[in-house]
Amino acid sequence: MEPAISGFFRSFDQEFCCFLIIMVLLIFLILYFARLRVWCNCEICQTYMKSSWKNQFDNLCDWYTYLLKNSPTQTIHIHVLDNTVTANTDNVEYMLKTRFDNFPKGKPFSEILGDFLGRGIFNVDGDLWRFQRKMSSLELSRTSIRSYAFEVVRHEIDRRLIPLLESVQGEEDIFIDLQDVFRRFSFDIICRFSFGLDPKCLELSLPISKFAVSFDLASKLSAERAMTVSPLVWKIRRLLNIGNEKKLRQSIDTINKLAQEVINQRRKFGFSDQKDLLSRFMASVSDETFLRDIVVSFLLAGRDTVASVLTSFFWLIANHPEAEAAILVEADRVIGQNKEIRSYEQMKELHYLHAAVYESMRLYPPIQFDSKFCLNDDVLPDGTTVKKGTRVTYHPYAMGRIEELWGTDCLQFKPERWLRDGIFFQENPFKFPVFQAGIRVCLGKEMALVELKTCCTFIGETFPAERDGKHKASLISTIRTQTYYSMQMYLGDDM
Ligand code: HEM
Repeated sequence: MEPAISGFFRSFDQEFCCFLIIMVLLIFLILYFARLRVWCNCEICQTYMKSSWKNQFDNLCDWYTYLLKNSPTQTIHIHVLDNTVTANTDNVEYMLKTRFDNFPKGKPFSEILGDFLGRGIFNVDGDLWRFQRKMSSLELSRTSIRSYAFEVVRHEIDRRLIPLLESVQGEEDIFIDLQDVFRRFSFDIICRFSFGLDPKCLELSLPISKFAVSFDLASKLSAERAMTVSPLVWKIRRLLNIGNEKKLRQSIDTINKLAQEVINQRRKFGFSDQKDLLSRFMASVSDETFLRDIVVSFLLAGRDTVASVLTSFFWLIANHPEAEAAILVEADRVIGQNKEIRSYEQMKELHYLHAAVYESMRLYPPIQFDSKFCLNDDVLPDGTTVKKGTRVTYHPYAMGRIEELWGTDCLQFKPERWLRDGIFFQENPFKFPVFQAGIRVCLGKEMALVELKTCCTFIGETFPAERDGKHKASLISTIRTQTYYSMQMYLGDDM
C-alpha cells in the first residue's frame, strides 16, 4: 500500500504545483493586462496594438509626431500604455521645472537600468541625485576640466580620426562605417574624460578592449529589458540567471572589476594630479561602488548621444552644400585670424557651426523622447489630467517638426533660424528640450558641444584651403561618401 500512497501524494504534489504555477501566472497576467487596459477600443490604442501605424509611417516617432501635430493641445494619451505624450512647450516647462518634484524618473525606469548604473546620477531621484548633481556641476564648471576636455578631443581627432579618414581617402572600394567610427570616437573620449582610461577603440588594428565590449553589451541588454512584454519576464530570468540576464550580469561584473582596478590604482599612486572626473570625484566620495556608479552614468550619457549627432550632422551637411560652404568660410575666417583653433574659447566664435549643430539636433535629437512618472495627481497647463503613476513623456523629435513651434519650414535644415545678425540665438529651452531642460538639464552639454564642434571644424581647420585646397576637397568628399554609406546601412535603400 505504502508505495501506492506515496505515489499518489507525489503525483498530487506535482499536479498541485502545476496548478499553483498556472494560477500565479494567471493572476500576474490579469494584473498586467488590467494595468495595460488592453481592451481599449480607441483608434490610437488599436493602431498601437495592431502596429498598423507601420502601414503609413517609417518609425514610431513619426507616427507620434503625426498624432501630436493633430492634437489641439499637442498632447495625447496612449491608454494601453498609460502614457501621456506631449509636445506642448508649457507642459514641458511644467514637468521639467515648475512641478519638477512631482515628475521624477520613477521606479520603472530606475529598475531597468539599476543593475548597470546602480546609484549613479542618471538613475536616481531625490537626495542621492541632488548630492551628485551638486558635486558634478561644481566639477564641470571648472575651467581646468574644460581645457582637459578640449585636450582629450583634439588628441582623438589629430591622432586617430584624421589618420583613419585619410587612410580611406580616395579609395573607392574601401568603405568604413562612419556611424561605427563615431561611436568608437565618442567612447574613447568619454572614457578618458570620465575615467582617465583610453580604450583605443578607434585604433582599428587593435582588438577591441574587453571594457568596451562589456560596456556595449551591458547598455544593449539593459535597454532590451524595456522591450519585454512585462518587467516580470526579465526579473524571472534574472532570478534564474539565464539567457540575456546571465550575459548582462557577466558584462556588468567585467565593468565593475575594471572600475575597481582603476580606483585601486588611483588610491595607491595618488589622484590629485589627475585631470579626469573620477579623480576629481575621489576627493569627495570614499564609497567605491558609488564612485563606479557615478562614472558609469557619465559613460552612458556621453557616448551614443554624441555619436548620433555627428552622424546626422555629416549626413545633413552632405545634403546641403550651401551649409557646408558657410561652415568652411567661417572656419577659414577664424583660422585666418588666429592661425589655428587650439582653445575652448575660440570655439565660441563659430556661430554658424554652432547653429548648424543645433539645427541637426532639432531634426534628429539623439534622445527622441524621454519619460517621467507622475508622483501625485496633477493637471498640466493645457488642461490634461494626469493620474498618480502615469508615465508622462515629452517628445523633442515631434517638437522639432511642429509648425506652430518652428514655422512652416520646420522640416527643412536651416541653420540660419538660430542666428540673429550672425550671432547664435538661444531659443526657449522648453521648446528645444534636446538636452532636457530646467532643473535636470544635461550636465555634459558644454562638453558635448566642444566635442561636436571640434570634430566638425576639423574639416576646415586641418586642411585650410590656402595650404592644400585639393586635399581638403577630397577629405570632404570621403566624409560625404562614407556618411551616405553609413546612412544607407541605417535607413536602407529608400533614404
Ligand atoms: C549631444 C549630446 C548630448 C545630448 C543630446 C544629451 C542629452 C541629455 C538628456 C536629454 C538628458 C536627460 C536624460 C534624463 O534625465 O532622462 C541628459 C542627462 C545627462 N547628460 Fe547628457 N546629453 C549629451 C551629451 C552628454 C555628455 C557628453 C555627457 C558627459 C560628459 C552627458 C552627461 C549627462 C549626465 C551626467 C546627465 C544626467 C543629469 C542629471 O540627471 O542630473 N551628456 N543628457
